[in-house]
Amino acid sequence: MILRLTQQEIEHFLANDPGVGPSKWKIQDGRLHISLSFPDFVSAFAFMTAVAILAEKADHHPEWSNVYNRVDIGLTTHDAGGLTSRDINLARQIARAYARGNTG
Ligand SMILES: C[C@H](O)[C@H](O)[C@H]1CNC2=NC(N)=NC(=O)C2=N1
Repeated sequence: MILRLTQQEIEHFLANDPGVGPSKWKIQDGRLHISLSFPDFVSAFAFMTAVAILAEKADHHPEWSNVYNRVDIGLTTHDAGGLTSRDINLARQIARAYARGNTG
């Protein structure tokens, strides 16, 4: 059983993480949350496809939604009932996938 992060660990992540492109992670409804914008639907969906592959490899899956060029992502660990290092690891992988999509 994976342990939940402490409040201090969550605050440390929020204060130090560079975020995803111009967007920052926030806490919303107990989840790590971020809203991302893309030039169009195709690039938003390409990003989601890349993240889906990473999430499946990590066996850790986002709660997310897409409307045209926007992707909203919530991260939490269902098995732990809160935030864990798995969420932080996936948040960092999401930032790298976003950077790859935007730099070629
Ligand atoms: C059996 C499987 O390993 C678990 O159900 C995984 C799948 N993906 C998951 N994703 C998330 N976000 N939280 C989990 O606790 C979780 N558990």
